[in-house]
Parts: sequence; structure tokens; C-alpha cells
Amino acid sequence: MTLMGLLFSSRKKAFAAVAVLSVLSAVLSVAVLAFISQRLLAGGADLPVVLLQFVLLLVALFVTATLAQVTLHVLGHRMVYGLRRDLVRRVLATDIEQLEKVGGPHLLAALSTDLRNLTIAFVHLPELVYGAALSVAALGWLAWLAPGLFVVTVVWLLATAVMGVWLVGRINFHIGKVREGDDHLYQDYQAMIDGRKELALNRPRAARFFDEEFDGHARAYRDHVTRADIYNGLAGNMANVLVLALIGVLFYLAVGQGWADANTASIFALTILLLRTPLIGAVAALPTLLSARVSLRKLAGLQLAADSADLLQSTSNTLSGFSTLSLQGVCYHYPEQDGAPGFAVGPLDITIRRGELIFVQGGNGSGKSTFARLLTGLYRPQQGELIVDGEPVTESTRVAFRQLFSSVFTDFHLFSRLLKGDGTDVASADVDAWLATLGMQHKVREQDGRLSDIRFSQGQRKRLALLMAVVESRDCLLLDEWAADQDPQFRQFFYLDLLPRLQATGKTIIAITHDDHYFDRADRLLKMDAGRLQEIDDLSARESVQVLREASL
Ligand SMILES: Nc1ncnc2c1ncn2[C@@H]1O[C@H](COP(=O)(O)OP(=O)(O)OP(=O)(O)O)[C@@H](O)[C@H]1O
Repeated sequence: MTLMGLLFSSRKKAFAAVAVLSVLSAVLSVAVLAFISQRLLAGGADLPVVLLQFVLLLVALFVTATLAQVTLHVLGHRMVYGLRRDLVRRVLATDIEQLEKVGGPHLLAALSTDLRNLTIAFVHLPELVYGAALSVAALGWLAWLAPGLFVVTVVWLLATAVMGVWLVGRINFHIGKVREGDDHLYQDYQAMIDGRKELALNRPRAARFFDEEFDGHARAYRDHVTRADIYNGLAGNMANVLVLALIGVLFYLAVGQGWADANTASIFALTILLLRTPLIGAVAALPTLLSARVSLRKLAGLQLAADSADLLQSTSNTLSGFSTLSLQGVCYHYPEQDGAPGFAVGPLDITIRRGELIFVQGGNGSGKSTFARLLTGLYRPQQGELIVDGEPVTESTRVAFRQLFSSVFTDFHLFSRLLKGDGTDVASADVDAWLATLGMQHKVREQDGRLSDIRFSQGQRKRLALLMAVVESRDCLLLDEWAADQDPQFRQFFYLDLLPRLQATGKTIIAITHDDHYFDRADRLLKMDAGRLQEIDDLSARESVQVLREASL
């Protein structure tokens, strides 16, 4: 969609008002010129009246031009605000598979660079709209004054525009590269922030990262943005010189060749000088408009979910109270990379009964976390089905299905806001009780529905993430290697005391774990191996897993 289309589609009436006001102020600008040439310069006895009319004309011009610009500015910034809201809502509604495909740095670049480009373009839009209206009004007047000179003017301006097309193509090319450069730079910033410890400990790595990755991208960005600006400057200068040349040509044709009198030629010159400012302004605004066009394309390329009114309304847990939850023939392939096939999981067949405590074990990279993402509905099975109490999960029930789960994944994010699963506030007493259970009561407290602090060690942050998950009071709790960062005492407390306590409240618990000492605490033990799931159903087999594991250590 174009900028104008975007603006027009959402607020038709306001846009129409701006257009009318712009045309009116442009007509008034030309009227001021006409008044100067026809009335003021003519002189006469009624000068006070003429001056009063002149002042009134100027006041009318000031009011309409200001109204047009203010309305367009307000409209433009509202538009950007709406776009920002839509974009964030759509990101929140988009499946994590797509978000992972796009990647964090690209999303950040879209949310910052693309929105900024659109904002800047909207700031320049008033000049363009006004310039276009002024050009039409001024050319109309010139056509009425001297048709011959008008035709020359139009042909000259069109020839200028045709010459400008090549330059616009070059500017557009470099603007596209600048936007790609933004994506690379965001990737570098992300690596620099996430890898701060590694880079601080290894200065040679930091130096090579700076020279080979960041600096290369920053230089490419600099070169493209410089070229875009040079071509733009060239376009501006060319427009300026050709417009001035046009004045010379018009004077020559009028006075030299007798096409019109000197007075008409002067009026043409005055009018073209009046047009020069918006014309140069339009050329100067070109890169911002081209950037906005590239940004609109980039935003469309993210393939985010469509926005809809009920997107963020809290989903009632319509599937609450399930008896069984099954995966039937569920398969999932990661996309291939550099010609190599992606990792494949499945077919997975498993039925989980309400209230069970299930452990999932398996080697690194065997597919446990992928299984967890499929089970929780975060990944869409490419084959097979999720089934709740005999009913397949469909597109319309997928979001509700996800609301069955609370989770602590290995790459969890710790929010400070405490919320129940239905989006309501958590009772302070519950939070305090859980803080005490998790041994965090002296470190952090609940304050206005938030945790007073979240800057803790990884093990402590995981305890708070568990607190967040349990106060949600959802039916199922999924924990991905939760105990891996806990000290031995708390790990023991977790397996022997906390999990049974949570299970006693009716929760179904699926815990991915390598802690084979506690495998016998689960109702069921599942093993993931090269993307296939098998159930280890007798204790002796569980012990053999344990013995094998100990032997391999
Ligand atoms: N985002 C991704 N894109 C492509 N492939 C992926 C992605 N995430 C995981 N994989 C592939 O899937 C395989 C299984 O990953 P998964 O995270 O499910 O393993 P895991 O059993 O949880 O491992 P670990 O015990 O090390 O956490 C990985 O070896 C990797 O090849």
C-alpha cells in the first residue's frame, strides 16, 4: 500500500478536508500573486481599499495554509501511532514459528527503523500535498494568462521530471540497500548486547567482531546513504537550475520572440519562482518518501498475522477441565538450511491424562524442546493432530488450547507483572506464600501486582519464573530443564516436595529433565531419541536408563 493509500484508507473524511484546504490555500497563494500584478501594481486612488483587500487575502491564506498543514500533521502522526499499535498487536498475534523465521533483529529493525521512516515521510507529506496543489493552481492560472508560454512551461517541467527519473531510480536503489544495512546493524547490536560477556573476556574476538562484522556493515550503510544523498542533491540542484533556466527561456520567448508582453513574462517568472520552493522541497523529501516505501514493503514482508479487534481480548479457557490430551501422528520438520534437511520430529503418539506427572528425558538435540512446543500448541504440527478429550484442536481452538499451559522454557523471559491465567490480579497472600516456598521471600516482594525486582542469579530468576507460572493457575505446567540451575538442596526439594505438591492441586505436569536420580518420582517417563518419543514403562527400565547414564559419565 502507498503512503497516501494508507492515509486515505483509514481516515477518508479528514484526508478529504486536508485536500480541500490544501487546494484552497494554493489557490489563495496564486490569488495573492494575481492581486499583486493586477491590482497593487496598477496603482490608483483607492489604494487604502486595495491594501485592506490585500491584507485580508493574506490572512485568509495564512489561516487556510496553517489549517491544512496542522490537519495533515495531526493526521500523519495519528496514522503512525495507529500503525505502531497495529504492528505490535500483529507481532503479539503472530505464531512464534513465523517470528523465529523473521528473527529478533529484523523485528526490532521493523519496529524502530520502518516506523521512524514512515513518521518522517508523514512529516514531509504536507509539503508535498501543498506543493502539488500549488502547482496545479499556478499552472492553471498560467494557462489562462498565456497558453503558448504555458505549454512551453509544462513541456520543460515534464522534461525535467523525465531526467529526474534516472536519479530517482539510483536514489531508490541506495535507499533499499540502506534499509538492508539497518537489518545487519541490528543483528550486530543484538550480538554485541547478548554476547557482552564473551566479548569482554575475549578482546581479540571483540576486535574482529568490530572490524569484520560491525564495521563492514556500518561502512556499507555509510556508502549507500552517502550515494543516496549525493544523487538527491544532484536532483535538487538540477531541478533548481532548470527552473531558473525556464524563466530565461520564457523571457526570451515572450520579449525576444514576441509571444507575450514583458508584464506577462514577469508574472510567469514570479509564479515559477513561487513554484520553485515546493518543487525543490519535493525533491528534498524524495529519499524520505522512498525510504517509507521500502519500509512499507519490509513490513509487508514480515508476514505477520492479520490484526483483528478481539486479538488481545483475554481468551476464556474453554478447554479447561480436560481428561486426556493426545498427540496423534504429530510430525514437525524444521526448514532446511543451506541445502541440508532440517531436524525432524515425529510421528509422535502420546496420550496425557489429567493430573499426571510426566518426565521427558533424552540427549541434547534429541527434540525434547520441540516436542514441548508442539505439545503446548506453540508449533503447528505439519502432520497429525492435537486432540483434547477426543476433539481435534483446530485453527479456531488453537489459541484457547494454548491457554491450558503455563511454562518455564529454558529461554524464558521473566516479566515483573504478576497475573493469573485469566489476566486478573493475583492475591498478595498467594504471592507471599509462593515466595516463601521458593526461598525468595527475603529477596523480593510483591508491590502493586509486580515483583519489586527481577535482577537475580539465573537459578533465582528461574524460581521467580516458576512462581509466575504457578500463580497463573493453569491446568498444565510445562517445565523445560527447570531444575538444571538449582543447587542440590533445592533440586531435591523441587523433585521430592514441590512437584508432588503441585500435582496434588490437580495440575498436569510435564517436566523435561536430565536428573535421572529422580526419574522414579514421575508417574510416567518418556524418552526422546532422534525426534522419536518412546515411553519407558517399567521401573527396571528406568533404572537401566539411570545405570547407563551413570556409566557414560
Ligand atoms: N529454531 C530452530 N531452527 C532450526 N532447527 C532447530 C531450531 N531449534 C531446534 N532445531 C533443531 O532441532 C533439534 C532439536 O532441538 P531441541 O531444542 O528440540 O532439542 P532438545 O532435546 O531440547 O536439546 P537440549 O537438551 O540440548 O535442550 C536441534 O538439534 C536442532 O537441529
